[in-house]
Amino acid sequence: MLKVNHLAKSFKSKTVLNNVSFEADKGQLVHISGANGSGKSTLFKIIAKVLLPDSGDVTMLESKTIGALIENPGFLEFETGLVNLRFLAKLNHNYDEKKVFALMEKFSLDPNDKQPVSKYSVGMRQKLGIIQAVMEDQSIILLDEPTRGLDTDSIDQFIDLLKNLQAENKLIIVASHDYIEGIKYDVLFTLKNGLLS
Ligand SMILES: Nc1ncnc2c1ncn2[C@@H]1O[C@H](COP(=O)(O)OP(=O)(O)OP(=O)(O)O)[C@@H](O)[C@H]1O
Repeated sequence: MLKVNHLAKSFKSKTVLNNVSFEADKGQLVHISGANGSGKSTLFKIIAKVLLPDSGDVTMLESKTIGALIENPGFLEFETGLVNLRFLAKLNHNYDEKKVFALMEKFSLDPNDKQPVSKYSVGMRQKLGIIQAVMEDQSIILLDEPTRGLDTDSIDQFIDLLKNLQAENKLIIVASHDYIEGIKYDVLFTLKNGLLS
């Protein structure tokens, strides 16, 4: 479903990805571990097509859509969480209010909360970021450090969400520098010195 072929990327003289290749299929939960600065976000940006590689390419089955949480997601700061999610999904004409309400409630975010996102805590923003990555029924989901800022209850909800997504045959790729207790991955990769092994 997803094929990453010999990706290389440098910023000025700094080589971040050297020759990265892997394949992953629907229904798989994949983990990419790597130290800070090892290139996890860079790899995700190239897969999500917001950054071009210097060489190599990414191929995926046609009709597959990508949802992604990469670094700190940007939101409309003076709008509420619900307005932000509605805005993002409406860009693709893919807004499902019932689904968005259910996801917000799953993560203990009140869809009727009137406070703007600028007042959100780090964890609340992170939860909104996770929701936007999955709310449009995307078939490939990239989650960069998804549990950053989440409390233990929210981590449990996140693990439960991963199980549901896997049951729906999504391909989920999680990148994190540490091991997240309770997640059962199908495939484990490590990104180091520009190489994935
Ligand atoms: N746009 C850019 N311009 C210059 N250097 C960049 C750029 N984006 C990333 N880098 C550099 O590339 C390297 C890899 O960064 P990246 O964010 O991909 O790592 P990461 O594994 O996601 O790190 P972290 O775990 O800290 O989020 C870092 O040294 C970073 O400074």
